Amino acid sequence: MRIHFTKMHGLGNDFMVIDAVRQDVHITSDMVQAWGDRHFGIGFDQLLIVEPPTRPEVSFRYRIFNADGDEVEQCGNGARCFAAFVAREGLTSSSVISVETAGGIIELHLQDDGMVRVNMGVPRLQPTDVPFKAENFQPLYRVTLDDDPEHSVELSAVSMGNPHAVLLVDDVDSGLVPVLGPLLESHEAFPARVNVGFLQIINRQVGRLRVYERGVGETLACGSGACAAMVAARLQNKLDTHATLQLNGGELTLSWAGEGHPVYMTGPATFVFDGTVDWEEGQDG
Ligand SMILES: N[C@H](CCC[C@H](N)C(=O)O)C(=O)O
Repeated sequence: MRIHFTKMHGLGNDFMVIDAVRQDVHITSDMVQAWGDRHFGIGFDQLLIVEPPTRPEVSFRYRIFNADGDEVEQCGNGARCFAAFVAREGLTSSSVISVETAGGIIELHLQDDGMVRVNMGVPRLQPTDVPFKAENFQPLYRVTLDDDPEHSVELSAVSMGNPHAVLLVDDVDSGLVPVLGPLLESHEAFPARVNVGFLQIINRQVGRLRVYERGVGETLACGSGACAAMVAARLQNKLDTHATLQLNGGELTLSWAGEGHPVYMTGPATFVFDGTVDWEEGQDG
């Protein structure tokens, strides 16, 4: 089977995008892991599959697979690339696109300046919705590491459809990310594992963010992570309603009017190349 794909990225968070509207593609975890390998495959953080809608109120369904092969609920940078992809491919003629993901329905707006503005939906803060093991919602939780009460961190737990832990830190380049990222990503307090964001507040309109992603490791940018960080910072009154988050791959602009309101994220989507890949049924990685 020869499959056509497009390589894209959102601020360096990179994707293999497959049109499963006009191609008959059935993705398996083995395919994702084989193609995601940066030496023996194509290489990506996530694989995005564009499918016909399963509900009348949306134009498409879009599925997201982490490089480790697991299907996940949401991908903000990927959503912007999805929108640019379906527009370039002529799969839509509208500049406003509603799409269904496993984490809920989001709405994308292709702007005249080439940026994509995404309504990422209303963040979910109840621990059971993240999911996170806590009795009830708090803006900040204390989580013990290595079962050592002396070794703990404070974090916020936010779902953007996918789970996020957000830590406010004094310096994102202080070496915490490679140490705490893996520890928290698979911490037993997060039954579905978790994306771990490290946010340094520069001022009330600017933050620096690094994200150690569930199933991938640290990426150059994370859109849903930026939304979760915005929510966590606003819950602690550290950022204003509109803010810019600086990630290693570039900047995203975020807006959140508070609980019960959606988070809006605006940023770029970049095409890199088009390609084809062959896969035989029964082939392993
Ligand atoms: N890079 C994506 C996040 C992917 C989330 C995935 N790592 C998960 O397990 O939820 C973004 O821009 O939102």
